[in-house]
Amino acid sequence: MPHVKNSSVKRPKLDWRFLQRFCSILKILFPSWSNQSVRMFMTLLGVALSVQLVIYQVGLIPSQFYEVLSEKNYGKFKNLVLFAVMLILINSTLKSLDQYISSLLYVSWRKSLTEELHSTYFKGRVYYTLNVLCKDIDNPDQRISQDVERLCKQISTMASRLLISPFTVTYYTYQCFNSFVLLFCIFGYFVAGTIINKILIGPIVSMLVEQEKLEGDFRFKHMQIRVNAESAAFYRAGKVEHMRTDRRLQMLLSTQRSLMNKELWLYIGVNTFDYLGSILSYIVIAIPIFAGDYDGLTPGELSALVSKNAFVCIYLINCFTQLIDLSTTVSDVAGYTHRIEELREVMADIAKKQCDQDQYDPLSKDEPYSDRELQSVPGDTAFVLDCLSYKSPVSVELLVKDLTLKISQGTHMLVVGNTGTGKTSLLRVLNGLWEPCSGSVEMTTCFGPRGVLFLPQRAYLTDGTLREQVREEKTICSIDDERILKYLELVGLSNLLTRIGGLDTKVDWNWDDVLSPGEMQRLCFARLFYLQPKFAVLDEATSALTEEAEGQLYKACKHLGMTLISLGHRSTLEKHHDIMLRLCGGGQWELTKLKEA
Ligand SMILES: Nc1ncnc2c1ncn2[C@@H]1O[C@H](COP(=O)(O)OP(=O)(O)OP(=O)(O)O)[C@@H](O)[C@H]1O
Repeated sequence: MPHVKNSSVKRPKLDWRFLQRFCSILKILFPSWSNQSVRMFMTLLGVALSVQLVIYQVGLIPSQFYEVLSEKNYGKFKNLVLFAVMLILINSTLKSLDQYISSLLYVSWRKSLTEELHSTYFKGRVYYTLNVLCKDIDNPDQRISQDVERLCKQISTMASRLLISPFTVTYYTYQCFNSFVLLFCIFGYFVAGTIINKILIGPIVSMLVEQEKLEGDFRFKHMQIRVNAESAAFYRAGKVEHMRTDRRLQMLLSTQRSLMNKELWLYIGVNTFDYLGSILSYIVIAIPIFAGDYDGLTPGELSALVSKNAFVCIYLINCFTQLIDLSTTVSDVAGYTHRIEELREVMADIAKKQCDQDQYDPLSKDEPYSDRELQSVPGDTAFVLDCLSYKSPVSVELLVKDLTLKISQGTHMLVVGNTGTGKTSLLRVLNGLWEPCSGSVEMTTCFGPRGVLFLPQRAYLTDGTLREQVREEKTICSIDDERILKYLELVGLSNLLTRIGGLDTKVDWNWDDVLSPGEMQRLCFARLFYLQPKFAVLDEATSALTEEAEGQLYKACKHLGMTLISLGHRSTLEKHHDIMLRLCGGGQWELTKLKEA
């Protein structure tokens, strides 16, 4: 979803903040020493070290070939060939194992990180606040799905190289230790490479974050079209949507192009260091030769020695070059780390705020149907409103001012008012989705079957079978089936059951796409009848039905002992209620009796 950019937000960079954020992601990837990821990581370390040992042996083979060939020793030559083939086989097996473990780590990390994000995202009403009210963060869905996937992929690809580098650098440094000049050259080369690449990565990180935001916006546009395909088709909106979607694509592509321009300099840096590295290795080998250190050796011995030294120097330079090569991966990792940690930080803030709120008002907790709630159902009141004032999040004008009211069992209440006067907003405040500006609202019963249940304006259907639309748990029992079938019949949806072929038939469609608005509303009533709360809050829940059907459903609700709090524009609703709350706009309201008690 496109969001307003907060100018006070720090631009993401490769800095101390990144390190802190990366460390907190590492804590999720490796939660404890006994964790599976740690075991896999250690195995990867073992495999990567073994690969290095084998590579060292393979690296020494050319110098041995020089020796046996200059001696013309056929027996030794044959053994050396066999040894070389065996090493190559071991090497290829170990390298494949290395790739395989890296892939397994990627899956395991993705699971841990996504589940961690889900645990806060779905906690209480965090997902609502984040998607509807919070303007600090763009595209949370994309951060959870795509950014996490890419971050884990990038970390897993660089894991083994990064993991092994301290060992290889130490070992090959030790091997090169006989020449101080040589070591100085090699380390100087690495330090210079790191500094230059750090400077080149700087602007890339923030641009990558921006690119991912635009990527999310582009995907959101397509999702919007997918969800509203029918409405758009009725308006013949293809042309205008085409233009708008292309506009988002252009914005994304132009940012991608700028990112690539910046990456070009990084690639130039990385490639220059790659090739400089290979020349540096010859320079480094040439120093002792020109200094006359090897003057006393025969040509055969000299070639063997040069070959051995060359391999050690080249390999040390190669270790450093590989680390510098990781610059492009590091810039990606930094970008994704910032995006994911930003999301975690904002979600943690929202969750903490909601948790404090819920402590103050425990019954507003978003844990439907728990035992605690089923036992702790108090008297016959659902809500107590005391001098309640509220407004919409983006406005300063109060929708309702000083509303004092008690919603009790047996007194059915109708809320009416012009469009935008704050009827649904009242329900948002009652449900704890919005905070009141002043006064208080107390939910004195629980949320769920024995307490209050809300039927929102847009019917809420989830994925899954017909049974799962009516009840949350999947468990099947015959008494349950009878009840579900009875209520489906009561709401007039027996034909839907026949059409689908059973309560548990797996459907591969989206319920919102195939059911008519009336059918969706009826299905929500079937759920309501099944759960049988004491209080049902209905927000234009029968707007897509005939007055006759509306009457039948209201009668059924009352028959099942529910107290109704309804919102609606239809005058036919009045006869089903005892009192009427009219919201008049500008904070004004009036409460009237519809029936004498
Ligand atoms: N998420 C939101 N962010 C900002 N403003 C909002 C949000 N949701 C609703 N509003 C605004 O709050 C005001 C009251 O909205 P509400 O949905 O309560 O109206 P309503 O009385 O239920 O209208 P209707 O009869 O059309 O359903 C409207 O002006 C609306 O634009």
